[in-house]
Amino acid sequence: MKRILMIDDDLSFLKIYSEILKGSGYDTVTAYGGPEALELLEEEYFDIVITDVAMPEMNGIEVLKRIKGEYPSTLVMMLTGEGSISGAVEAMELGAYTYLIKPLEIDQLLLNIKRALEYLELNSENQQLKSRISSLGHEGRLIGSSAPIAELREQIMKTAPTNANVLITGESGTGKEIIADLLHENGLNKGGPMIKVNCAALAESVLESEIFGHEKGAFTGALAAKPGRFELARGGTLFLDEIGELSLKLQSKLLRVLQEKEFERVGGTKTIKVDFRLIAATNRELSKEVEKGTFREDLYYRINVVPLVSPPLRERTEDIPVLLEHYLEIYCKELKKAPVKVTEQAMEILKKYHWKGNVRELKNLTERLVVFSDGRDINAEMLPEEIRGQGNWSQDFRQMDFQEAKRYFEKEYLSYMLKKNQWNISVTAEEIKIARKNLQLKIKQLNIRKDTKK
Ligand SMILES: Nc1ncnc2c1ncn2[C@@H]1O[C@H](COP(=O)(O)OP(=O)(O)OP(=O)(O)O)[C@@H](O)[C@H]1O
Repeated sequence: MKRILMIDDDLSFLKIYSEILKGSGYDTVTAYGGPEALELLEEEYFDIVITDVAMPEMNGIEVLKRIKGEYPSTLVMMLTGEGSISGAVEAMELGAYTYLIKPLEIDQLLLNIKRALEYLELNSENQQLKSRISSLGHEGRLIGSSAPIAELREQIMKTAPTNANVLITGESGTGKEIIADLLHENGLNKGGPMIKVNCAALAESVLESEIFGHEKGAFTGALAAKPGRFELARGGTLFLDEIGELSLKLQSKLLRVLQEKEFERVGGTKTIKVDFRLIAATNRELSKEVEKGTFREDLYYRINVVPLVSPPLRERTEDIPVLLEHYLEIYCKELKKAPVKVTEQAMEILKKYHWKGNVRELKNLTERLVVFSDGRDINAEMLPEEIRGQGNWSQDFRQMDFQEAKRYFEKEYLSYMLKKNQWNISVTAEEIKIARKNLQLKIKQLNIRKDTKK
C-alpha cells in the first residue's frame, strides 16, 4: 500500500483529508508541523509528502529542503493559500513535485496523487532500464550457457520473487554482484532502491556510520545528521558484499536489525524502523568461519535462507569462448580497433588456464590483448607467459600439495612419452632411462591408459 504523510498546523484539516485519503486506499499518516514530520520520516518510508507551506515552527519550504536532502526518492506536494503563489514557485524550483491551492478540491487532490504515483512508478522503471542498458552495453549480464550457469540462472529466477534473504558464495570475480542485481530486478521490491555496501572497503567505524547513519555531533566531523544505507534501502534491497569481513560487533548489530527491523543511528537514541531484502555475498566459506568463531552462527542462519553458489570459471570452461567473444567485441569497439578473433590454439590454452581471478581476470586480459593486438587475431604467442606455461598442463599444480603434484607430474609426463612412442613400452623405458618393469608398474599405479590425455 502506498504511504502518504500529510503535514499541516490545522488539526481539523488534517483529520478530514487524511480520512479521505485512507478511504481511497492510501496508508496515510499525519504530522502537526515540520519537526514532527521529520521525526516520522526518520522512522518510516513515505512515497508522498503533502505539506502546508505556511506553518509557524518550520515552514513548508524548510521541510521540503530537508526531505530533498535526506529522502530524495520521496515526492513532495506543497499546499498553499491563494495569496502565496510566489512561495509555491520557489518550492517548485527546490524540487517539489507540484503545488495545490487551498481550499483543496478533493478530486483534484486524488488526481494529483494518482499522477504522482504513476510518475514514481515510471521513474523507477526508467532507472532500472537505464542500469540494465548500461550493464548490458558495458559489463554484460550473467553470460554463459554451461550447465552450472544455466542452473544458477534458474535458481536466481526461482528465488528472486520470494523476497527471502540470499547468501551468494563464490570466488572473487565470478559475478556475485551481477547475481545480486538480477535478484533485485526480478524481486518483489524491484520498484525500490538497490543499495550496495562493500564491507571490506571501509574501516569498522566508518562502515558502521555508513550502514547505520549517524546523528549530528556523533563523532568529530559529524557536522550534520546522515541517514545510513539501511534507511536508504527501505522498501528495496540491501546488498552487503564481502559480508565475511564484518567485525563481530557489527555482526551482532546487523543481527538485531534483521530480527527486529529497527536500529539507532550512531550517536542517536531514537529507534528507526526499516524493512528491506538482504542479499549478502562472500568469497569466504562462512560455515568454516562459524566453526572458528569469527562469524556468528545465528547471523549465518539469518542471512543464509537461500544459498546460491557462483561457480568458478575453471569449472565451466565451455563458457570461455563466449565470454572472450563478448569482451573482445566490447573492447575493440571501445578502443576503436578492428574486430579480432582468438585462434584455436590460443583458445585451447585459455580453456586450460586456472583463472584464479575468474571472469574479472578474463575481462582484464581481453582488454590487454586488444590493446596489444594491433588488429591481429590473438594467437598463442600473444598470451602472457604465465598463461601459456600453465596452459600446457591440464590442471593447476599450484593448488596441489607436494605428493599430489609429484603424482600429477609423473602421470602427465609418462602419458606424454608413451603417446609419443605409440605406447611402445620398451622404447619409452629406454628413452626415459628407467627399467621396463618399473615403467609398467608406474602405468598401473597411476592408472595411465591409452586414452589418457597427452
Ligand atoms: N557470468 C558473467 N558474465 C558476464 N560478466 C561477468 C560474469 N561474471 C562476472 N562478470 C564480470 O566480471 C567482473 C567481476 O564480477 P563481479 O564484480 O560481479 O564479481 P564478484 O564475484 O562480485 O567479485 P568480488 O568477490 O571480487 O566482489 C564484472 O565486470 C562482471 O561484469
